[in-house]
Formats: sequence, structure tokens, C-alpha cells
Amino acid sequence: MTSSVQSGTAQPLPKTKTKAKKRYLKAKKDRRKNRKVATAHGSSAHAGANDRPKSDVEEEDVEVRSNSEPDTDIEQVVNGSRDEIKEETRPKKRRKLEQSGSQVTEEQKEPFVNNNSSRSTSPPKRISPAPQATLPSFPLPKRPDAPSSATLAFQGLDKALVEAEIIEPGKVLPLGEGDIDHDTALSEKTRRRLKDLGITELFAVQTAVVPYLLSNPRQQSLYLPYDPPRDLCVSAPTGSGKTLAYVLPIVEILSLRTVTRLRALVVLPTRDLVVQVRETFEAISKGRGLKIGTATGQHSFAHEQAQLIADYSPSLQGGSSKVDILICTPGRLMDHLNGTPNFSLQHLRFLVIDEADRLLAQSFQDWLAQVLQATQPPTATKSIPQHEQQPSMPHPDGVAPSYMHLLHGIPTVRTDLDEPKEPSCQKLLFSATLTRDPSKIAALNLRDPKYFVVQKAANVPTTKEDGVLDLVMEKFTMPATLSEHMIVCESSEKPLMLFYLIYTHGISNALVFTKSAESTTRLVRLFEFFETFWNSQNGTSSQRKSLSLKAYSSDLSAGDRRVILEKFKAQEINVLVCSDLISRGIDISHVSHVVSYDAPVDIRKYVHRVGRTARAGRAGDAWTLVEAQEARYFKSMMKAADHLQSVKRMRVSESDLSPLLPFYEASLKRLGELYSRDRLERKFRITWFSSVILCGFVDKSCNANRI
Ligand SMILES: Nc1ncnc2c1ncn2[C@@H]1O[C@H](COP(=O)(O)OP(=O)(O)OP(=O)(O)O)[C@@H](O)[C@H]1O
Repeated sequence: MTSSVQSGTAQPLPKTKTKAKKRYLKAKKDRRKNRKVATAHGSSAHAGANDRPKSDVEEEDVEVRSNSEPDTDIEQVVNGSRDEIKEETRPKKRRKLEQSGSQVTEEQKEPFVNNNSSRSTSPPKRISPAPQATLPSFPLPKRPDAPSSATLAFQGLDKALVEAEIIEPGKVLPLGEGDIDHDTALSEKTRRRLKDLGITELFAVQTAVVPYLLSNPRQQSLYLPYDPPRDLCVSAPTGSGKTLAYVLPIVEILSLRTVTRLRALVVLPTRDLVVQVRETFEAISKGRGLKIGTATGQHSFAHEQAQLIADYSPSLQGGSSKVDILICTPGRLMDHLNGTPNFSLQHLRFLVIDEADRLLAQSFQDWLAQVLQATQPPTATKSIPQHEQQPSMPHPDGVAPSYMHLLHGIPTVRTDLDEPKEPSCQKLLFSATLTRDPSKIAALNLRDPKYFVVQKAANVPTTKEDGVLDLVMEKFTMPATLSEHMIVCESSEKPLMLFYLIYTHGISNALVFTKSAESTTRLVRLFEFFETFWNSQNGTSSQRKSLSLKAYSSDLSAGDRRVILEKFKAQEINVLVCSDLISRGIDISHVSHVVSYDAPVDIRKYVHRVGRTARAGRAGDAWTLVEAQEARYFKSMMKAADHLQSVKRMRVSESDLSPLLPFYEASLKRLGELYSRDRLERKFRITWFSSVILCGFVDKSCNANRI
């Protein structure tokens, strides 16, 4: 211990200068001296400048000074203060290092450095100017900004789609009484008929399509060879009334016809839809004398031919038809185009492709190309042998204007005023998920198409392009009255979740979608066992009747399917467990719930499945059971469609499920027994069959040996 500590008084330490400090002070002193010398030298040089010519060296000298030292006081002050601030903010250690280093740099910076002590007498040594800190650099090439997703989405799109007309889903047009019509362009007869059917207003899609097709009287003609009509593409949500949007104008225009010709062809993807659309046509055209036919393959080909064709004479150029409107599936249509004499599409005024995106995806026999070709007149006239040519028409034949050049034996005087005659067929495309694929649209060979897009209010955009963009980006509009939920659970929990939804929510009209026909059958079996156990415990009452359920899939024959669907429509069946066979177009007003037991794999499928409920402004619920490992994919699919926020997640706890657990376990046990019995029976049958074959073989070989 030191004495100072002992005495308790702290002696100030003697101020000793470190070597570095000394060096620093010396350098500082030198710098000051140098500066003085330099100033004296500079002023003498400057004084003599007027007397003698300026040398290169002198010019350089001035330049060097201006580079190395600040000329003005302001600059010195600014530099000084900046240095001080820097000093304070820098860490202590670094400051020290920099101070020692700064001696060198300061020296280097000085224009005149005197290394020996006789600095004051000898002129200072001149050094070359310090190079500039950085070389002049050119700006680097800049990448152009990436085009926005909107710009990319519009690339390659049909111009007509970009110019689509956006319609608000809430728009309606009331049907006027008598002579008063509120811009619907419908005749009084049709309005009266609609009111008889309980329809008092036109829905949004109808307010756009019906007046568009009817308001121009010239467009109501059956033939428009010189002014062919524009084609129409319509995208509107499920259950928004697209069927009536085309049925009404077709019935109005065709009611003007005198002779029956095949003038409207409606193509649909399934037989059930054909039946449904036929019912709508029949309801609207009642009392208008129009003949409506269907071709689905439900009846024999000969039977259908007899229903469609009136005259099989080979000499007819204008075709023959017993119907004005034909509703069909593409497969059967091809059969008639290729195999029915006098089945002609030359008089076609309307070609409707409903569920267009689904039908365009079907390349069945290249049906679209063949149908479009059949609506066009052949380019080369068929040469008919002299003996077959008729001096006059033997039959009351009628040839469409665009087919007139095919007639033989009729003198025609061609004039300069003759214009080419176009077919009058107008294509009408409808879907809730209209295709945006430019190649598919190009295949349709549309004539100056007009697009109508019914877009939900929340999405009603500030610009029209935004609305079109939603369609292009597959952000489809859902019915406003639909509420959507998803339940994330393990795969093994799914049946129990389904029973929970059906039994605790008291559902009595539901469609349950599965991924395959096989899973449909298995689920229905389990469901039936559960229903039996549940009823045996809880009983049935007037409030809760026993549930009737059935499977509906491609495993059943067409006849069976039709019967089941009729029963479901009549509410004799409460829960229909089905594959995606009826996910599109089917209109059953009382379906209150749709359950996707197996989550759909694409957004279009989802839109059509959930669209079986909440139709025509009614409320509806859609639940999707999502397996835990599928949840991420499902959510990203919904997010891409800008729809995730509309699908609420529903959490079901174990306590919610526990009351159903005993019945579920008993049902599973019964199903297991059933399947193991089935397996045993099958095994037994195979063993028995093979033993019979084996016995026969042994028997034969024994006989052969005896011989
Ligand atoms: N103006 C209207 N007033 C009242 N009900 C209507 C009207 N238009 C259509 N509907 C009813 O709305 C229901 C749905 O119509 P429709 O089947 O045509 O829908 P959609 O748009 O074709 O649906 P999806 O895309 O699922 O095929 C039908 O029951 C139909 O009778």
C-alpha cells in the first residue's frame, strides 16, 4: 500500500507526456511552421507574378495549394468543426490509432514538406499533388422494372375480354305489367309467363344478356346473312340464373318462326343437365308452339333419329328437323352429325355452350371443331351428277341463305352488288368459371365477341381492368348468401366430423362430395350403420326423422342415377353422398348444406361444389373437411383465388365429438366385419372356383393316363 492511500488523501499524479503525445505535439509544431513558410513563399510568388511570366511550375503550385489546403476561413471552420464532431463520436481506441496515423497522412497531404532542420532557410521540397480519391465512374446499367402481375395477366388476352362489361350482382330489373316494360325488351307474353312461374324480376346476368339480345329489332331476325350477330361470353356466379339468361331470348326470337328448323342447339356436359335445361325451356315456351328435343344417348339411336328428323330424302339440301331447339351432350351430338341423314346445322341461329370451360376441356372426338364446321357452308359446291339434278325442287326444301350457292337447277343472276352471305349462328358461352385460356377461346372462332362479367360488390373495381383481372386471375365471385367454413382434422377423424356436422346441426338436405365412386360407397355404408345405432339410442321423433341417404356416382347405371336424383329433388332422400358427377349446374333449390368430405383439388371444382347451395339468393352453408397434411395446399389455393378470408375455420373439440363416439366406434366395427366377411366370401369363391378347375384338370389327366 502506498502512503497516499494510507493517509487517505489522493495526490494528483504528475502530468507525464507519453511518447505518442510528444510526437504528436512535435508534428503539430512542424505543421504550423511549414504553414508559415508556405504562406510567405506563396505571397512572394504572388507578388512577383506581375513582373515575370508565369511558368508551368507556378501554375501547378497554385493548383496544388488549392487542392491540399482550404482557401477560405469558412471552409476551415466547417472542416474543423466536422473533425471535432467526428472525434467525439469515434471510439477512444480508434481515435488514438487514427491520431498516430494522422501524422503520416497530414504529412503526405502537406504540399511542402521540410525534412531537415534548416527548413526556414531552404525552400520547401515540392511534392506532386495527391491523386483524386476516386476515379470518375459511369452509372451502372439499370435493370428495367419487372412488369406488374396485372400487365402480365393481360398479355396475350383476347381484346374483347379486356373490354368486358362488368355487372354488379345486386342489379335487378322488375318485370312490368301489361304494356309497361322496364327495359327488359321481353314481350308481354313472356313477362306474363314468368310471373306465372313466380318470377317478378330479372337477375343481374339476365339484365345484361336479355336486353342485349332482344333490344335491337334487327337482331331478332332468324337469318342475318349480311349483318351476322356478335358472339357472347358470360361469366356469372353459380345459381345466378344463367339458364334463363339464354332461354328467354331464344324463346322470344324463335317464337317468330313459321317453319320448324333446327335453330337453337344447347350443348351441356351431362345428361342430368340436359333434362334440367329442357324443363326450363318447356316452362318458358309453354303456349309458343316451339318443339324441343334432347339427344343424350338415354334412348336408342334410332329412337332419337325418329324424334329429330322428319324427312330422310337424300335430295334435301336444307336438312330436315322436327325440333326447333335441341339440347344435347357433345357425344350424342357427334353421333347425329356423323350418322343421321338430313341432320343439318345450317339454320342454326343460336349455339349455346353452357358450362363452357368444362366442355372446352373435353376433346371428345374433336367435337367443337366438327360442330363449328357444320354451321359453316361448304366452300366447294358438291358436283351432283346430271341425272340426279332436279329441274325443280321436288320437296318443300329450305336452304339457309349462306348455303344458297349449293342449289342446282335454280338460275341465279349474279350482280356486282352480291355480298358474301355469312351464317347467322350466334355463339353464347356461359360459365361460373369461364375459361381464360386464349388458345381455347381461339378454337371457338368467336365473331367480335362481347363479354359480360358479373362481379361481386366487394370486388367492384375502380377500373374496369381490375374486374377483368379478377376473372383472368381466376378470382371467381361466389354467391353473396353463401357462408363457407373449413375444418382441419386428421384423415381418420373425417367420418366422425361429418356425422358431427350432420347430427348436431340437424341437417336434412345435404350434398356430400367425395373424391371417388369407391369412397362414396364406403362412406354411405358407414353412414347407414351410424344412423341405425344413433336411432336405436336416440329414437326418432316428429322433430328428428330418420335420415335417408344414398350414393350417387358413376358406379350406378344412368337409370338408377336418374331415379335417385328425382328422389333427392322430392326430398325422399336427405343426404346424397356423391362424386363430382353432379358438382356442376344441378339446380336443387332445397340443398341447404354442401360438405366437401374430400377437399377439392382446384378452385373451379370448389366453386361449382359449393355453388350447389345458396342459389337464387337463398342462404346456404358450405363446409370443407381438410386433412391436416392438405391444409397448406388448400389455404394457398384459396389465397391465390383471393378467397381465404371468406372461408372461416371451424374448430371442433373432443368434448363436441365425445357424445357421438360410441355410435361411431360401433359403426366402424360393423363396417370392418362386413368388409372382412366380403373378403372371406370372395376368397372362398376364388378357392372354390380354382379347386373346381383343378379337379377338372386332374380328372382329365387321369382319363388321359388311362387311355
Ligand atoms: N329472375 C329470377 N327470379 C327468381 N328465380 C330465378 C330467376 N332466374 C333464375 N332463377 C332461379 O335461380 C336458380 C338458379 O338458376 P340457374 O340454374 O340458371 O343458375 P346458374 O347460374 O346456371 O347456376 P350454375 O352455374 O350452378 O349452373 C333456378 O332455380 C332458377 O329457377
